[in-house]
Amino acid sequence: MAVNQSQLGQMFEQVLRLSKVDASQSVAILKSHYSDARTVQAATDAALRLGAKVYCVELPAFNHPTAMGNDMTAYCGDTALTGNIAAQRALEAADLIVDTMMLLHSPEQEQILKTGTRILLAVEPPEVLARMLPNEEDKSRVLAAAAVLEKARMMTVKSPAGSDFRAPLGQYPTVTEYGYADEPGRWDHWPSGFLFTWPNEDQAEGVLVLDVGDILLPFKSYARERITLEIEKGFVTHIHGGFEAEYLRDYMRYFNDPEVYGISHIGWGLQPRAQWTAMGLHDKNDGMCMDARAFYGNFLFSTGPNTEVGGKRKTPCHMDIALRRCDIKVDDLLVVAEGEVVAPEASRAR
Ligand SMILES: O=c1ccc(O)c[nH]1
Ligand SMILES: [Fe+2]
Repeated sequence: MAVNQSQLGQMFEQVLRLSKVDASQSVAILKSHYSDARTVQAATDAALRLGAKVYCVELPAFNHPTAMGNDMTAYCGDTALTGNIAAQRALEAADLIVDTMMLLHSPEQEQILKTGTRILLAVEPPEVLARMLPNEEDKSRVLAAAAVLEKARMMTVKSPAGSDFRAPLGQYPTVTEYGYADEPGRWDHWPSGFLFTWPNEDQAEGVLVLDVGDILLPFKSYARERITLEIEKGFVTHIHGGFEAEYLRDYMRYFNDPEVYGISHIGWGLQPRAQWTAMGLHDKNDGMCMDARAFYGNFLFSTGPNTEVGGKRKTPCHMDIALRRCDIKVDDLLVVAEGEVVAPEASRAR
């Protein structure tokens, strides 16, 4: 379905209002040639209607010669902003940046946030934005789960397919995504609705089995056969299976960087308006498929960079992998049981 420009503008007005945009604020619209012009226009109009001082920062697109595909999460770390100090200063001057070109997983994003500037990423198609328009209930549910995760010292994941994974926690913070950037220095992503942290360096271990139907990003594929990952001392050491395991092995080996095998963010989905099925209805170039990252009750784990929390792994290869039907325990609390959110009660949506 198509979203008309007026509706997209009204949605941006709701999300920017939730992001505390008003006449006291300056809003920078960050864009490149590949930004969705409808999104740029809607964000600009909405910020103006809210009385903010609005300006645009347009950056020439950045392409690394080894990057493959158009998914903006496929090559992380270096961006169009890398090394462009003048543009970074212009962005740091804003109270809020609406990012329509994707700075995520870049050191520059962290530097900008440290100045107190807020960032809202919005690169999904308008139809996806509309289906997961954020609200304050999303925030309270995600924060309820975060209150448990930020105190935890261990995350364990088991599944009928054979996953048996343990991640000692505490070295890194918990990150929440609820769809709007309402606190100084906060980054958020519309659409979202999930939370995560990172395992203590070199301590995650066990086995993660991708079962049929589990999702691999940025491939934007549903696994059609099982893929087994062995994890030792925080790194994937073996990838077993058939063709799809071979494809994953080949893709990761291509980057010729041992750090691509490091376990990155781990967490679970809390967005009931995100659907496991949605990816099958979109082209691979339709955004980054936040449905897969946010669908209610998933176990989302990832590999590669951990710079956004001060980690030392700045590697370009970032896999986001969403598993269904897992049991996720945070210390002794079962938060997800076979893919259904069971605790804390305040995080449940149904
Ligand atoms: O919203 C996002 C998107 C991608 C990612 O890796 C994390 N969070
Ligand atoms: Fe990720």
